[in-house]
Amino acid sequence: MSDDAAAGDGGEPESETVTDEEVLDALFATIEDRKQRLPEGSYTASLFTHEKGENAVLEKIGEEATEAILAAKDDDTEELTAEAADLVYHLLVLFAQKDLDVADLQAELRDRF
Ligand SMILES: N=c1c2ncn([C@@H]3O[C@H](COP(=O)(O)OP(=O)(O)OP(=O)(O)O)[C@@H](O)[C@H]3O)c2ncn1[C@@H]1O[C@H](COP(=O)(O)O)[C@@H](O)[C@H]1O
Repeated sequence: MSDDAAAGDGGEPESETVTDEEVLDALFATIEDRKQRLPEGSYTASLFTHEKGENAVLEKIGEEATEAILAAKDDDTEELTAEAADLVYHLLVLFAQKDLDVADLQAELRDRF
């Protein structure tokens, strides 16, 4: 978590108070904050302003998915977990770009139960 996020100055939750159960919502709130404020030095903000447009995040999703597959093939569970986290983060940035919400994903998954 960056200093910006840890300071909680953009209205997003503070990292030390976020539980495992809350982390997806907290991460998405941080992504929405970066989308609105576009703070300098924010990687997330750079994805919203990238010269490649939405291709920047789409390319990252492809890369992270490939890296997760390669980690799985190597039976490297630590690397697989890290790459899966990168993938989920970039998917949530894409959701924010498309004006979707993490609640849309949760509802879709719940409907399949
Ligand atoms: N969860 C993430 C997260 N996961 C991955 N990444 C970034 O995604 C990029 C992944 O790129 P790669 O794996 O290809 O690694 P790399 O070597 O940096 O590659 P390049 O970016 O140079 O292509 C890295 O720059 C990571 O820092 C993330 N960046 C931010 N977050 C969350 O977003 C919050 C806000 O971050 P900022 O927007 O930077 O303030 C953070 O506090 C985190 O909670």
